Amino acid sequence: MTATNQQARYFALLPAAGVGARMAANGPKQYLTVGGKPMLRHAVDAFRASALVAHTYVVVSPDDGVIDSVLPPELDGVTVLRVGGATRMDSVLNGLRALAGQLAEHDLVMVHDAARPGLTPALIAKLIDGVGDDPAGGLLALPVVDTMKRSAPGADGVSVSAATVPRNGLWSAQTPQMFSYALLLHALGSAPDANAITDDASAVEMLGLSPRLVEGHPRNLKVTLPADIRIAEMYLANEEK
Ligand SMILES: Nc1ccn([C@@H]2O[C@H](COP(=O)(O)OP(=O)(O)OP(=O)(O)O)[C@@H](O)[C@H]2O)c(=O)n1
Ligand SMILES: C[C@](O)(CO)[C@H](O)COP(=O)(O)O
Repeated sequence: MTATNQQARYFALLPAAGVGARMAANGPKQYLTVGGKPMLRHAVDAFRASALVAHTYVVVSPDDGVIDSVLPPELDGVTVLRVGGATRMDSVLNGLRALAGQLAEHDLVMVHDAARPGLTPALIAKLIDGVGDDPAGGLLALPVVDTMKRSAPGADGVSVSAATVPRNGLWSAQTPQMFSYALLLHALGSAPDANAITDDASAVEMLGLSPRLVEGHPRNLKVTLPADIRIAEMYLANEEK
């Protein structure tokens, strides 16, 4: 279906071209078996199960030799884009650019970490409902519940608390982060410093927009460190509606 001025459609874009250095596994963490299947398959299947999502795109490294066994070419509702880049932002931007002419400017793109296997169709629907037609877009996030400390180097190389950061108003960003195709392409394409862009919303904020914060769920954690796998599997064993 070509890009026309039809009603906005919803698409998923999953950056899955990382190496998982902090996981220190013997391969990229998105392919580790979590909850009985490769990690990235959980989020892909959540988008495929959502009646609101038109299609899912997964961005992997050009030399990825695993994806075809995890997402076989005949799997419906999903397309693999072999355009992963050096950073998460590069992978997302390359994926968006690869979709030129297939998505309309007003189509909504939900960027979701392949490393967040706990996503559910209900959370997808909650984000879509929470953002509505806000042109600034929005993201799933959780209000911070712990006290935040800003560290400083102490004696003997230890970290010490230099200050307590006021907790009120602090949220921990999750994904999906949802924006119109045109806005996200422009925001990431014009970001002044790729290293300052650790999530998609920060690029949109640099344009002066304020994306909506929609409360997510702890099950939607990003699997980053080895200890995160058991936590993710606990949630995956208990599908929340
Ligand atoms: N060059 C990159 C880096 C990351 N990602 C993706 O962005 C998501 C979030 O990134 P992160 O959790 O940091 O994954 P890694 O970069 O693989 O982990 P690490 O930083 O520990 O290497 C992951 O799904 C990862 O695959 C990507 O598509 N391209
Ligand atoms: C996008 C993100 O998951 C929001 O919290 C986070 O910024 C990704 O960071 P990472 O270092 O690329 O895992």
